[in-house]
Amino acid sequence: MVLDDLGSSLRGTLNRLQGKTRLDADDVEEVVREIQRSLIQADVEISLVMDLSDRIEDRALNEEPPGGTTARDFVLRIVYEEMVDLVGESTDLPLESQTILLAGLQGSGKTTTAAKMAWWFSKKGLRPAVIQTDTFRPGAYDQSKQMAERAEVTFYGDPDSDDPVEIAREGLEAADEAEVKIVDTAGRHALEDDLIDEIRAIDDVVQPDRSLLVMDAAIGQGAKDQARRFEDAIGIDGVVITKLDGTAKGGGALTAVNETDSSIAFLGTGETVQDVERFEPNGFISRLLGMGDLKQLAERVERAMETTDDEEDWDPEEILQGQFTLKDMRHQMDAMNKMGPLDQVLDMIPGLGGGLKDQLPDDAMDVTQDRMRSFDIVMDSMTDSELENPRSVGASQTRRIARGSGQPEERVRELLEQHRMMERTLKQFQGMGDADMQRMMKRMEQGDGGGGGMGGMGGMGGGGGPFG
Ligand SMILES: Nc1nc2c(ncn2[C@@H]2O[C@H](COP(=O)(O)OP(=O)(O)OP(=O)(O)O)[C@@H](O)[C@H]2O)c(=O)[nH]1
Repeated sequence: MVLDDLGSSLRGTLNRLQGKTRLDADDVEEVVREIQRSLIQADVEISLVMDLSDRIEDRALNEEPPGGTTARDFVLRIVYEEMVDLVGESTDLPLESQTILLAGLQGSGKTTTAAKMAWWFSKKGLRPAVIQTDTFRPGAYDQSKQMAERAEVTFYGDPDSDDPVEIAREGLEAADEAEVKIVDTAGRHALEDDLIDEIRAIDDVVQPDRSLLVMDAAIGQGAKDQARRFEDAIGIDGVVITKLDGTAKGGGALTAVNETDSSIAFLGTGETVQDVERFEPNGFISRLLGMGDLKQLAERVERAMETTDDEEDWDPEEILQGQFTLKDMRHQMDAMNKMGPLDQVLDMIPGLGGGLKDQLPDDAMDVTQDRMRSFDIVMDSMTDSELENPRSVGASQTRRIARGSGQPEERVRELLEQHRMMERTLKQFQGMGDADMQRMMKRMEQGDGGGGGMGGMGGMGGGGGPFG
């Protein structure tokens, strides 16, 4: 994730402030130095870094900390607010009919982004279409068509044409029914005049409501020139940063935002159509600083539940009434899987970002995911009545299930134990009144900026959820 390093290094510095009530100049300098180091490493332009650190320093030394706050919380709050200010608001994209033009260099991720955005708008209840005008790269048409199919959205392209402007014109007509029309364009290896001429001509025909510049997070300082050329040619309203899953950088995109006086619209975090997030400054910076991002997490859970809800045998009502079977547990595991890689999910949980997760060995997440997979295999060898009533599984059934699934008996016992722990955790939730629940959510939201946030997770993680 972008600037990943900042979260952990800053947490180390901040933790040294624990117990202090006032900041001195040395403390502030140390924090500011840490921020500068991380941002420069992440390719953020020096002038932006300097402006930011001046502001943090000035506020930390001159503002009066509100009564009762610790030095650590005070400086964290300032860093948070200034970083949110640095990344800016997200690009305004109302949920209504509109035409969006995507621009960027070859390989930046435009085609993938077009399908991802179409998928995202479709989940918001709008009818999107992808119009593919890339006649430059062989294979762009097929790739785009396949991805649009995966996103289940309308697609228009013409593999036999070599006139992108004409394709755009025809595509807009053909996709007349669609509410959000996303026009993908060709890239080039580098900034070339013919690329700029082509995008200008397409822009003239498409007359987009919004033009987004798609950039690879690893772009670095080259971002500035690129952003300027596209801005001068068609005017850029927002930036999409792609491949954030593969780099700890991403600062170049901030330079582009600054250069085009625009904002960040979406983040790309993987190769499938679902690996997209609407940029949301508060959540993004909270996550960066290890405060977690509850909103993203909630959205992922909601999405995962959507795809799980319509399956048979799954009755959340029954679970709330106290019947939690292995079938329910399997559904929960499926839902977890659909939320994405566990380490990404864990990043969004307040406190876990910097606390527990950093202490886990690198392969801990894989082990957990492997365990979930082996549980799935074990459950395939259980009868319906055993799945409905796991407490009935005794020693002889355990032997049979182990043999049938090719898993050690130990794994069967682990599964049963995991089920018992989850059942116990659910019972705690059932005993919770609304007020308790709200109190717990509040504690999770506050997240305590790092280590202390785990307290709020006690009810969920402590009971032994599928995190293992
Ligand atoms: N890991 C990762 N890969 C991505 C992401 N977005 C795009 N990619 C990959 O990056 C490569 C290039 O993406 P494309 O969408 O084809 O790029 P493009 O800008 O359309 O390229 P041209 O059509 O040639 O201009 C593909 O292999 C994508 O799968 C992302 O967010 N994460």
